[in-house]
Amino acid sequence: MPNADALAGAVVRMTGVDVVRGGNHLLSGVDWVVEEDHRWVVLGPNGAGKTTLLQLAAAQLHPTRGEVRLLGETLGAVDVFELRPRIGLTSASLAQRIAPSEKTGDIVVSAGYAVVGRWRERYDVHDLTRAGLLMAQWGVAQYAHRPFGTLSEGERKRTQIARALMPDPELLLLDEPGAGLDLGGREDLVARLSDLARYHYAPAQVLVTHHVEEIPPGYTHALLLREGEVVASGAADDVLTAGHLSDTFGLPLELSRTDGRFTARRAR
Ligand SMILES: Nc1ncnc2c1ncn2[C@@H]1O[C@H](COP(=O)(O)OP(=O)(O)OP(=O)(O)O)[C@@H](O)[C@H]1O
Repeated sequence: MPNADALAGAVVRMTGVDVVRGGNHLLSGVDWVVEEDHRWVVLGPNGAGKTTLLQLAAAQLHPTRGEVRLLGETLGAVDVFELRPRIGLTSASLAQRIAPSEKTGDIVVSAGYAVVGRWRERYDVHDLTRAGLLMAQWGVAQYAHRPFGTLSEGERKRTQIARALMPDPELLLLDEPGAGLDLGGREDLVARLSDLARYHYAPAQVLVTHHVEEIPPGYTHALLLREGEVVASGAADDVLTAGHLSDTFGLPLELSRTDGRFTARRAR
């Protein structure tokens, strides 16, 4: 029978969460609810705790204190190996684990089998069709037979997202997908992520970034982190202000918004 969180549509529910490592508070007192139609951006300076927060949401890490509920299950009381296939994650550290010689198409189609790039004797037609569609959607279909290591940074990022979407996850976590992209690559990615954000049947999404320029139009919520603490959290329109961003990054900032896109610079 579905439990209360599943019925209420809460995909992530964190209550009073601390993560402490070696005496350092990586996260302190985090309360956060992501519902299935939410698209969150998590912003903060280097070392703020963004990746730590995403690792909790990916069931890769347990809190030191507090409660983390994912897809209606409580971390610590659920087999994380059952939970993880329901959560899509992309990050630089995951990308580093992909062998450069693996074929791009194999990397995407093998996601449903929780292996990277291993070519099984047979994938069913449904898997191959879905992988082909996702690769077309993310602009990498033409590289299906190319080794991953020969792709540009932008093509690799888009391949990773197609792979993360392959098992039809209920939650998609994107850790700095715009890092290392040139202007064209960033703009292409932001446009595709904006389309995904607006697609009604897409999973709940959480995107970590350092830069307001990378926030895709259509993202509904924002969480600002500084030194492991939440500076502001809630509807994007309320949270993404010059004042909150100045507090988060520790310098006076001006923020402007045009057609749903943000730019920030130091206040004069
Ligand atoms: N195992 C650990 N033991 C002690 N400190 C740690 C550990 N792992 C991470 N940290 C520290 O916790 C802080 C938060 O790290 P985290 O990677 O979550 O930040 P971040 O906001 O993602 O940073 P960045 O933007 O630079 O990627 C950093 O200061 C980091 O050095």
